[in-house]
Amino acid sequence: MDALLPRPRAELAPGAVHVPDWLSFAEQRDLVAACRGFAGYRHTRLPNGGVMSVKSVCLGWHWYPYGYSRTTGEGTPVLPFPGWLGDLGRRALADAYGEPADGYEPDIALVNFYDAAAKMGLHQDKDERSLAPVVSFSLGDACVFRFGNTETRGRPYTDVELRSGDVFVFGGPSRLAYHGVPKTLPGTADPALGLTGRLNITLRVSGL
Ligand SMILES: O=C(O)CCC(=O)C(=O)O
Ligand SMILES: [Fe+2]
Repeated sequence: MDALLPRPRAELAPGAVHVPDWLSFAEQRDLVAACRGFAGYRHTRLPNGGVMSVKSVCLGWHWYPYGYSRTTGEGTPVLPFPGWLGDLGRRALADAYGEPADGYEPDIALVNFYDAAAKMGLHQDKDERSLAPVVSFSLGDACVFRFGNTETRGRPYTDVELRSGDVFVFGGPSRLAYHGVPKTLPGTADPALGLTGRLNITLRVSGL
């Protein structure tokens, strides 16, 4: 069973680090429960007329294509960014980079829910004014995560499988790399997690 083999930490590009199995199962369960408690998951409408297939909710600042606001699309206040999530982000960043991350103060979380059909096209996370690293947590179904280059949506890119409990950090020279989720792998989540589909949480620093 390859699911039981340890997967090594991998630096895909300078500043882009995959830390497999970083969250304990209990932490994964707690995060899933926290995500269940966030109200307001919506499909985001894009200016080009498209609608994103993921359902998202934001903490701290509301992301809209292409900027951040203090109110949601419905005009209601944005859910607060919880202190414990910042602590988790600092721990994850310190482990990914192997150096203290005490100064890392994320104030945005984007929580994305992927059903079996959802995906995310290649994009840059560039609506933040800060170039501090993005810290990503994956829960539930595994996915193919495509991590590319800072110049184009095309090659070269690397596909990595992100599984429940994995952390992925991109900062430094990789902070503005194109990335996306071509597909999830439905049915791969541990049933004991109680999540059908995939959740991804990205922490960011707004610089706002
Ligand atoms: O779901 C993922 O792993 C990536 C999500 C992402 O790129 C984003 O929310 O900007
Ligand atoms: Fe992104």
